[in-house]
Order: sequence, then structure tokens, then C-alpha cells
Amino acid sequence: MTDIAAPTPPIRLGVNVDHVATLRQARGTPYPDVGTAARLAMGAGAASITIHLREDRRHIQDHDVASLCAIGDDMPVNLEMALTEEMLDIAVRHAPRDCCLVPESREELTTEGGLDIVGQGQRVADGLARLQAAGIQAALFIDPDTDQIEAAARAGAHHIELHTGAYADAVDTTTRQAELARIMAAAVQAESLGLEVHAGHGLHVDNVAEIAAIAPIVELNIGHALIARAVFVGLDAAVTEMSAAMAAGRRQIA
Ligand SMILES: CC(=O)[C@@H](O)[C@H](O)COP(=O)(O)O
Ligand SMILES: NCC(=O)COP(=O)(O)O
Repeated sequence: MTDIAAPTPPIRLGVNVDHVATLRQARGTPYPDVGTAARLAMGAGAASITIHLREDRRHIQDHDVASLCAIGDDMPVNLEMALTEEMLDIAVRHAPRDCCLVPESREELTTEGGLDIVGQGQRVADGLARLQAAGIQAALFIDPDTDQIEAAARAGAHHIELHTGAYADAVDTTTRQAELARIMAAAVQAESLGLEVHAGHGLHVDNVAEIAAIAPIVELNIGHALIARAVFVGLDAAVTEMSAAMAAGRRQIA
């Protein structure tokens, strides 16, 4: 009998529109409208929209969460947020399809690392349970680290998102390859524990293919570089370009 390998699952693009809101908040204008950006991204082939409601409200605002979540099934929202009572209340009230718990520090320019699950397993499990009771697919944003992945599975996450920032920031080939190997090993481990595997942070058209070529990873969330590219070519073209770069990576394993 010949073995027939399972087909590689397709990979989805989630577009993070935080930095559409950054531009709006810079002047306190009503434009550019986050909902319009989300609709354009979905129309160009995005599978979902990611928004990060930061505690300091530097970009996405509460009304963005409310209006995007109110659209319903045509607008699958992935809400990123800190594990606090305030944020859990907001998530439960608006019930996005997905909610990803992330670490947050007010001083940081962007998310610097993954959430520590090992050090606060019960607190994380309680947060995930509260989200899941509201019908939300609850996830954890974590570093590609063996112990964190085991702890994420124990805590009951629906899926994990692997932080690709160290890979994206690597300045030499040795470091980049080492980070890529960590992400690959983490993805395989997470899949073997029954977790759906997503990844993201710092990805752009020139570094995304290697990540998209990791078979267990089924979704990438990409924002900053994609929105920056949209300034020059338009959001529709930026989403199309990113999807093409991801598909090129995926073909390496098809
Ligand atoms: C938590 C996470 O994945 C980050 O990529 C985050 O969404 C980026 O936050 P900023 O958009 O504020 O840089
Ligand atoms: N979770 C990662 C994300 O949503 C987008 O990160 P970035 O592309 O803005 O760095």
C-alpha cells in the first residue's frame, strides 16, 4: 500500500488595520476610516481583520471594536488585547470571532515578546475560559518556545499565534535561520498538541514566504508593513501582493 501524504492546508491572511487608526489618531480626524479599510482588505482577499485595542488607546478605539464586531459574519474580527478585566469585559460585550491575549507594556513601540503562560497558567486559563464561554475562539500570542507551547495547550487555547518578531528583526543570516528553525519546531510541536497555529509580527513581502512555507501554520496576521505599502500602491494592491508572496512560500511545500 502506498502512503498518500495529507495535502498541505491553505494559508490565510489576516490584515491588521491598527495603523490606519494610527493615522486617524495623529490628527483626531474621522478619517481614514478603519471600517472602510477593513472592508477593502476583505474585498481584496483577506480572511479576517485584526485589531489590537491597547490599554493606552494609541490607535484602535473602543468604537472601532464595536462597529467592526457589529458587522457580523462578513467581517471576522480577531481582537488582540491584554489579559485584564477591562479588556475581557469589552471582548465579551462585542464578541469578536477570535480574541488573542497578548502581553502589553505602555512604554513599548510595539509588542516586544509573547505572553508568559508558564508563569501565570491559571490566570490565563481563567481568561480563556471566560472568552470561550462567550463563544469566542480564544488564542494566545506566544514566543516559539517549547515550555510556552505546552503551557498554552494546558491552558486550553483554541489556537496560538507565534511571535515572528525575532525572525523579522534578525540582522544576519545565522540569527535569521536560527529564529526560523525555532518557529518551525514550535509550529510542529503546537500542531502535535492539537493547537491550530497562526503566526505574525514584523512580516513583510520580502520575509513572509519562509514563514508561509511552514506547513502547520495556517494563518498569518500582518499589519504595519502592509499598511505602509498601501500608502504607495493602495490597500487592495498591498493585500494582493502579500497574498501572492504567501502563496509563493506555500508552493514550496505543496
Ligand atoms: C500583539 C501583536 O501581535 C502585535 O503584532 C500587535 O498587533 C502590534 O501592535 P501594534 O499594532 O500596536 O504595533
Ligand atoms: N499579530 C501580529 C499582527 O497583528 C500584525 O503585526 P505587524 O505586522 O503590525 O507587526
